[in-house]
Amino acid sequence: MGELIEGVWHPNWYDTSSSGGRFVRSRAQFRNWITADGEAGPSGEAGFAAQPGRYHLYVSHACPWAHRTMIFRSLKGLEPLIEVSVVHPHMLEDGWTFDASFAGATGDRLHGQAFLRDVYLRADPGLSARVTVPVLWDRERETIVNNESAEIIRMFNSAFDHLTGNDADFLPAEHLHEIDRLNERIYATVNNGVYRAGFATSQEAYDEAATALFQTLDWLEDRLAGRRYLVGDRITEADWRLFTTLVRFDKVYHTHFKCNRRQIVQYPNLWAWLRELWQWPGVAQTVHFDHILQHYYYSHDHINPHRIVPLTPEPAFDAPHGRDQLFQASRLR
Ligand SMILES: N[C@@H](CCC(=O)N[C@@H](CS)C(=O)NCC(=O)O)C(=O)O
Repeated sequence: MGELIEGVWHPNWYDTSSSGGRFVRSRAQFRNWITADGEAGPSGEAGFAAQPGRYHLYVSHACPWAHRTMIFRSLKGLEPLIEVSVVHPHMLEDGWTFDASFAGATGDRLHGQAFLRDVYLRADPGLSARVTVPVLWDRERETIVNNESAEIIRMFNSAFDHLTGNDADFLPAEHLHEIDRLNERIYATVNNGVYRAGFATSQEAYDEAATALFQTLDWLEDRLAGRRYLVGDRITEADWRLFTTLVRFDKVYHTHFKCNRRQIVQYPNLWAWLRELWQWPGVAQTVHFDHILQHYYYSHDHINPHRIVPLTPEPAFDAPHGRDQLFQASRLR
C-alpha cells in the first residue's frame, strides 16, 4: 500500500484524518480510450486503435475493479487479443508486486519488472498517483491507456468487435441512461460502499457507509423480485459491476469490512441472481478465492493485525438458480 509522489514511492496508507474518518477513493489518472479506428474516446487522446496483441492488461485476481475487466475480456472473447499479467495477492509496503511465488501470480509478462509501480513510472517517471489495478498498457506507444475499470469495460464491450466478431452488447443504447443511474448508486453504496465501511476510522463514517450499503441491498433485493436482471430483460454491464462485489461479500466484506448485518445468501433474490451470474459461461473461472482471501485478510494489517485468514462460508454457487423458470413462467402468466 502506498503512492508515488513526483516519481518517488511512499508507503502511505489512506489518510482519513481530513475527512472525518471517511475513506475517499482517488481518481484514476490515465483516461485514454481504445477505439475501433483510433479516434479519441470520451476522454483522453486519440491514437489507441484496437489491434490484436497491442494491449496488455495488469490485474489482481483479488481486486473487484480488476475483476470486472477480466469478466469482460472473457465475455467478449478477448483472451487471444489481450494478454494479462497477474500480481501477487499481498499488497504490502511495496504495493502490488510481480512476485510470482503464489499460484496464479504470473510476474510481469511484458517487461519482467518487480513492482506494479514500475509500470506507472515507465509511463511517467515523475508521476504522482496511487498505484492501482487494473492497468491497460499500450505496447506500441509504451504508455498506460487507462487505469479506470469502469472505462476499460466500456472499451472491451465494443472496440474490438470488428476483430473478434463478438457483438454481445452489455450496454444497449436504449438502456444506457438507466444503467448509468443504477451504476451510480451501486458504485457509491455497494462497490465502493464496502470499502467505505471497512476503511472508516470513525464510528460516524462507518455508520453512514454501512447503513447506505444495506439500504441499497434491500432495494436491489426488491428490484430482483420482479425482474431477472437489473436493467431491461437482458444481462447488462450493471449486473456485472454488482457481481464482483457480491461474489466477495460473504467470504470477505461481511467479516473483514464489518458489513455484517446480513450475508448475501440471506437475500433470496440477490442470492439466486448471483448464482446465475456465477454460472454464466466463462465467469466462474475468473473468480479466484485464494487470491481474494489472501489479499484482504493478509494485506490490511491495520484492520487484521495478526493477518489470520479465517475459515469462510462456502456458498453453493453451483446450485440451480431457477431464475430462468421463474421469469419464463411470469411472462406466460
Ligand atoms: N478507479 C479504479 C480503482 C482501482 C483500485 O482502487 N484498485 C485497488 C485494488 S482493489 C488498488 O489497486 N489499490 C491500491 C491503492 O489504492 O494503493 C478502478 O476502478 O479501476
